[in-house]
Amino acid sequence: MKPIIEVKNVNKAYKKRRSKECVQAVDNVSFSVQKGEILGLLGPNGAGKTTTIKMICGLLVPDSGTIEISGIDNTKHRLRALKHISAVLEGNRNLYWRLTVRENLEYFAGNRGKSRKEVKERVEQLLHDFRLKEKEKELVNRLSRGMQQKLAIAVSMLAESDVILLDEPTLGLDVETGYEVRELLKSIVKEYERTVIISSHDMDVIQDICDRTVIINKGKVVTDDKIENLMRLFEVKSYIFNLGGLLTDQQLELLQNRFTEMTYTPDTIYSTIEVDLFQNEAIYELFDILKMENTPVESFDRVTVNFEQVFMKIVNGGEKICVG
Ligand SMILES: Nc1ncnc2c1ncn2[C@@H]1O[C@H](COP(=O)(O)OP(=O)(O)OP(=O)(O)O)[C@@H](O)[C@H]1O
Repeated sequence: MKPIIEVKNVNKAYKKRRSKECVQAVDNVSFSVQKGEILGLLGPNGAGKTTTIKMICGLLVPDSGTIEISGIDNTKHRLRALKHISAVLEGNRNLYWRLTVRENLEYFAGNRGKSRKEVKERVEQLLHDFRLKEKEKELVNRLSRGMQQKLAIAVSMLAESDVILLDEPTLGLDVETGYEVRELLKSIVKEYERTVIISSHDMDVIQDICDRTVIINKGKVVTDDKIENLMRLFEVKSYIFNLGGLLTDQQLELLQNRFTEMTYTPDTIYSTIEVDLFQNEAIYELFDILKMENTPVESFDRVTVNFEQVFMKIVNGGEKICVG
C-alpha cells in the first residue's frame, strides 16, 4: 500500500547567526507513514524534529529531497498537498484568543462549509470528547495552557484532514495536565481514525500513544521501528550479573574493552556487572573472563528496561539499530 506520507532523502540546513557556518538540522532523512498509523518522531533537543514537522506541513522548504502527502509533492503542489494535513505546532495555537471555547469550535467548524445542525452536533461531540464542556464559555486567553492545548487539538480534528501533525503536544504542561492531554490523545487518535505524527521528547507520550517511532539524533534517523520491537530488543540484551567477589584490574580492563555498554559496581566483597550482550556468544566470553580468577557468578538475570532507557541507549550509542 502506498504510504500517506513519504519523506525521502530530505535535507535542511540553517545559516548560523552572525557566521557563515551552517547547521545541518535535517540530514538525509527518509521515513514513511501508512494511513491510520500513529508515528512518534522522537529525539533529544535540537535533533531536527520541529524542522521535519515544519517541512511536512509546508512551513519550510527542504534544501533537497521530497515529501509526498497522499502521493502529492508538497513543494510542487503545496496547497493541494496541504489540504490533507492539519497541524498543531508548539507555541502556535491557531485559536482566536478573544473568543470563547465554544465560539472557536463553532467558527472553525462553520468555516468548513458545514450546515448549522452539523456544526452544532460536531461542536457538542468535541466539547464532550475533549472534556471542555465546563469551559465552553471561557475566553481562550483566560484558559490554562493545558486547556488551550486541548482546544487546539480539538480544532485540528475539525478539519477532518487525513493527517494530523502534533508538535510537542505536552511541552510546558505541568505533570497532571500533561498526563491528561496524553490520555486524551490516546483515546481520541484511535477513535477518530486519523494518521497522526507526534513529535516529542516525552517518552511516555510516544510509548503510550504511538505504534512506531522514528528516532532522530543530530538530524539523522537512527531508528525506525515499532516500539514493542525496540523494547524487546533491549530487554533481552541487557543482563545483570551478581558476583560473589570483586574483579581484578585485569578482568575489568578486559571486560571494558570487550563490552562498551558495561557498568561495574563493586561492593565490599560482592559486585555487580550490568552489560548489553548483542550477540549470544558474548555471554561465553564474559564467563571466560570471570573464570580467569574463578570469580563466582551467584546469579544473573535480564534487566527490565523502560522505553526511556531504550531511547538513551539508542541516542547515546549513535549507531543505526537494525531489528528484525
Ligand atoms: N531558525 C533557525 N535558525 C538557525 N538554526 C536553527 C533554526 N531552527 C532550528 N535551528 C537549529 O537546527 C537544529 C534542529 O532544530 P529543531 O528545532 O528542528 O530540533 P528539535 O528536535 O525540534 O529540538 P527541540 O526539541 O529542542 O525543539 C538545532 O541545532 C537548532 O538549533
